[in-house]
Amino acid sequence: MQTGNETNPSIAFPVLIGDIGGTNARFAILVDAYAAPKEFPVIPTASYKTIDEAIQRGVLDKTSVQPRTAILAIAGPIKEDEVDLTNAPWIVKPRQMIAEMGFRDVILINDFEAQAMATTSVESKYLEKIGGGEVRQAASRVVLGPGTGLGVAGLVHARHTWYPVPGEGGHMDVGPRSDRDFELFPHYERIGGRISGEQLICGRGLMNIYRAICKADGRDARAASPAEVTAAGLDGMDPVAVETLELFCTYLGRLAGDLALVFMARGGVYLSGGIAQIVLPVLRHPGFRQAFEDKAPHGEIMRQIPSFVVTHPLAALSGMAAYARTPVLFGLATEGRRWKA
Ligand SMILES: Nc1ncnc2c1ncn2[C@@H]1O[C@H](COP(=O)(O)OP(=O)(O)OP(=O)(O)O)[C@@H](O)[C@H]1O
Repeated sequence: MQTGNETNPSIAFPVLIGDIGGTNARFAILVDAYAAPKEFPVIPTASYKTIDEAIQRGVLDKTSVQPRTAILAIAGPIKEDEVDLTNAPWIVKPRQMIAEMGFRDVILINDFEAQAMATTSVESKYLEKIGGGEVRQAASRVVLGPGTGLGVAGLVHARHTWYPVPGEGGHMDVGPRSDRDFELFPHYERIGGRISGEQLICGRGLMNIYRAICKADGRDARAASPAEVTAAGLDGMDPVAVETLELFCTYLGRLAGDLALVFMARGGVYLSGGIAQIVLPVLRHPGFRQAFEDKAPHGEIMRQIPSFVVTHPLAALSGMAAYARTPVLFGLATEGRRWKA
């Protein structure tokens, strides 16, 4: 049954935790509250027709541990008993998972709630600081992750509890600021007439910026995929790709700064996901942090807010593991998102 008001958040082990992105799914099993997560190879979502098949073949068939609970972080809103993933062809059916896969308890959360929780649990060696500022403990945080889309969440601290605040912040408008922006913005592909964060700051966004520069400057497009743009930009071989990465990081800094203002994120702004790690050398250039701090009249506040790239390869899983081990530390509302046998 789907549970109503959740009063007992305790979670039965073993727990399967899964981060289901638009392109890749990552899984691990927590045998008990103390053991390190047993991780499984990353599964491209295109390689199995259904998520149940991916879990069965990619995880359960490879272990003798039968998880009693599944906690899955998915991209997109969780409204019904069957949840369509926003950027992938899979449909998550918790009732069917309980009936056919042996789970007693299935909890679905938003993938950026998991990323937000992860900022409290990843070891500091997996956080690379960009620029100045110091983390204020027990202050709000923001996480942004360019991937297939642009995920955003806040993490608010109150009453000794961390409250993840998922939302659609990746769809906020991004406006032009520099002279170069004013040349390029007319060439950016729009959505419903708008240039939102997700039009520029994700895999697809890299291509949008790259093509716009080619159009504005009358150049031929040599790179045909986000991976080609980052490769050609990082090795400096293609000047259009080099500028693309600079602009990508500037726009990311601009939006990250706006979100830091919204949440007054004195606990820090955290960049998660694969693309942030790939473009990390460019994030260290001045563009990202300058755009982040360029928020008159609040430049001084912004200079005090630290920003980090989360370099943990499985950060969302770390956040989910922290939740599974100590759910009371997190004010994660499971009403309508938890199904029990
Ligand atoms: N080397 C690369 N450089 C830049 N972008 C890349 C590279 N490889 C893949 N991408 C792009 O990264 C995106 C996938 O990002 P990621 O691996 O973080 O996936 P995801 O977790 O499935 O995404 P999401 O959680 O946003 O749905 C795709 O748009 C893909 O085109």
